[in-house]
Amino acid sequence: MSDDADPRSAALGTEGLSKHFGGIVAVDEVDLAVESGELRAIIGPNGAGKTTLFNVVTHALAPTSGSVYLDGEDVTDVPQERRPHLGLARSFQSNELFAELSVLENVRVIAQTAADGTFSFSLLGDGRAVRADEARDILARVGLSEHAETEAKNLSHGDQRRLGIAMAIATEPSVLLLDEPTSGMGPGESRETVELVQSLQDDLGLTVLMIEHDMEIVLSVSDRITVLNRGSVLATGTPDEIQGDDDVQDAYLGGVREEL
Ligand SMILES: Nc1ncnc2c1ncn2[C@@H]1O[C@H](COP(=O)(O)OP(=O)(O)OP(=O)(O)O)[C@@H](O)[C@H]1O
Repeated sequence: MSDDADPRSAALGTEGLSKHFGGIVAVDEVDLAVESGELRAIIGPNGAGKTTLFNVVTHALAPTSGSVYLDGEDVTDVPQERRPHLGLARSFQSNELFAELSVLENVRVIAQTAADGTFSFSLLGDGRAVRADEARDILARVGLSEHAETEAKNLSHGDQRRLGIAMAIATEPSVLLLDEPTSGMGPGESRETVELVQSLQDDLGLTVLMIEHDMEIVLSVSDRITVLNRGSVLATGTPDEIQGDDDVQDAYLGGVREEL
């Protein structure tokens, strides 16, 4: 089982994408073809290369070899800071939030920075009205309106994750990368976050690539799932296909069941 589509014409494609750390092959010749509007989960055991794959797709790390395509354009060598202008965004991590700024300001600053291409301190102080309505709309979409004036550092863990997604949305992406969006959340908060991701996919037509460990979530929300093992793609398919795949059962799902 593999991607049928051509990476070069997919919403997000990779071809022969590899990342080596000295002798460690963290990502090994990965081909992906994520179609427009698809929600694709990336799963695999610890150390399978999921985070490194994200890092080379966003160019947080330069790949050792291979190519990355966005809507048919080869963006392999486009630096990370230019990726938002191509329509690729990754949710901001808690340590990337402006801790002392309000939730609204965090989103507003990113929206304006994405529109202008550069960050300016004039956005604070007198520039506060700039893009405030847009930021409020985004906060309503992610369910953070009531915390608009709260400093980011005072948000709960789950709300900080939500703010990280809101900031990614503020760059108006067509492809959104989410790295374990429900990690550290209880069942109720996880469910809300999954519903948020689905609504972003449906309402904004986003293509979503999501690393997620919770198999119940993965099987219920994904259009397709790619299983990584030791840096390589073991299988790609629908949730039903992946559950029925013997290689996946042996390498991954079986292991998970034994652990439980
Ligand atoms: N900066 C680095 N330097 C050296 N080795 C690294 C580096 N980053 C990752 N690795 C190695 O690359 C391999 C893949 O790691 P990666 O973190 O991408 O896996 P993962 O699937 O995201 O794991 P997890 O589910 O535990 O987060 C591992 O063997 C890891 O030790």
